[in-house]
Amino acid sequence: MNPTATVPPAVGTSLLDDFSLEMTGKDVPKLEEAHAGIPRGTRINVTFLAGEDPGMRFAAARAVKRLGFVPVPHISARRLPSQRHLEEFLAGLAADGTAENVFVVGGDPARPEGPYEDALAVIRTGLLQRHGVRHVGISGYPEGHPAITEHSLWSALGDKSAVLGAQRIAGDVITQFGFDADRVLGWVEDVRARGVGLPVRIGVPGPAGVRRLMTYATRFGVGTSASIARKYGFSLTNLMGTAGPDRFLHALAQGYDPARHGEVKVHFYTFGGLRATVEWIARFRRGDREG
Ligand SMILES: NC(=O)C1=CN([C@@H]2O[C@H](COP(=O)(O)OP(=O)(O)OC[C@H]3O[C@@H](n4cnc5c(N)ncnc54)[C@H](O)[C@@H]3O)[C@@H](O)[C@H]2O)C=CC1
Ligand SMILES: Nc1nc(=O)c2c([nH]1)NC[C@@H]1CN(c3ccc(C(=O)N[C@@H](CCC(=O)O)C(=O)O)cc3)CN21
Repeated sequence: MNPTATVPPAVGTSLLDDFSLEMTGKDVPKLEEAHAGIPRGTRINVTFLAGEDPGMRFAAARAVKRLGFVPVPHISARRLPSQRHLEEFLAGLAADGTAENVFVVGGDPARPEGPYEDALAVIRTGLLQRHGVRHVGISGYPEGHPAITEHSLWSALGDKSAVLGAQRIAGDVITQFGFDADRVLGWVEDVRARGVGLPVRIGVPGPAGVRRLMTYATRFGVGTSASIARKYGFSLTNLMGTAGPDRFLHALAQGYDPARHGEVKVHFYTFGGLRATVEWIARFRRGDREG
């Protein structure tokens, strides 16, 4: 064996164990195709996209559960027209046995469609526990957010973490996808410095076409400078290519120090490519083991 640093550190053991996935309500047939390749008990988030109705979200969460995984349905505070909608959504999940884990996010609308201004307002209602929620995911933004100040992001994170703690609800932080592993690790250190000890799931895109990655990055205000893109493994001039998070995850593994960063895992945004993501993860882990 060559003991030099040219061999990337194995990501296999800690970082990729217990990875989580994200799908939409429309992805149920894809999950059915891909399920054999996903470890049982994997947490699978069901995104709250505009234009999907509660029925689709319930069905997706049920499918996740039926196939042996842990459904994590999303609740978008600003997209809730009323308290009744929130109650009915939670009651529907509870009736299906899929309410135990949820992810609560503010949501993209510039103005709330109903009574909930942000994720904290939903958490504060107390309705989550009343419907059997025991674990709440909240969002994190290692690269900031185009419409929310750093100050608001940090105080929201601190408040949500404190209120969940007071409610004795477990939680984790799932980050917006990004392309800059060093920036992500620096941000996780800041999270710890601010006294937030929740496990952090680092959001990464599954393998996808460069054009699609760029489109989503632009839409969600994620930075893609040429140098970061190159480090990640895609060229902004080759929009026809495909890029996976190989280099990103190796860089993350290289910089990850449990003593400084606490509990860190990986969350894959599959963007319509559930099966490609699952196959990519299996290949990547095999490659890692075989070194
Ligand atoms: N990370 C993800 O996977 C997803 C993120 N989002 C994003 O979530 C953002 C905020 O959600 P959280 O991080 O849970 O923050 P949050 O709900 O904890 O709110 C933090 C602060 O930002 C403000 N805020 C929330 N949504 C906003 C918006 N759309 N525009 C302007 N200000 C807003 C709130 O009033 C509050 O002061 C949304 O704007 C959206 O971009 C939406 C869906 C998925
Ligand atoms: N600010 C913000 N808002 C979001 O809505 C959001 C984020 N950030 N970060 C990433 C997650 C994941 N998101 C998505 C968005 C699209 C698909 C998706 O599967 N899109 C389909 C097309 C869907 C359609 O037909 O409209 C695709 O095949 O790409 C999945 C996850 C949205 N999410």
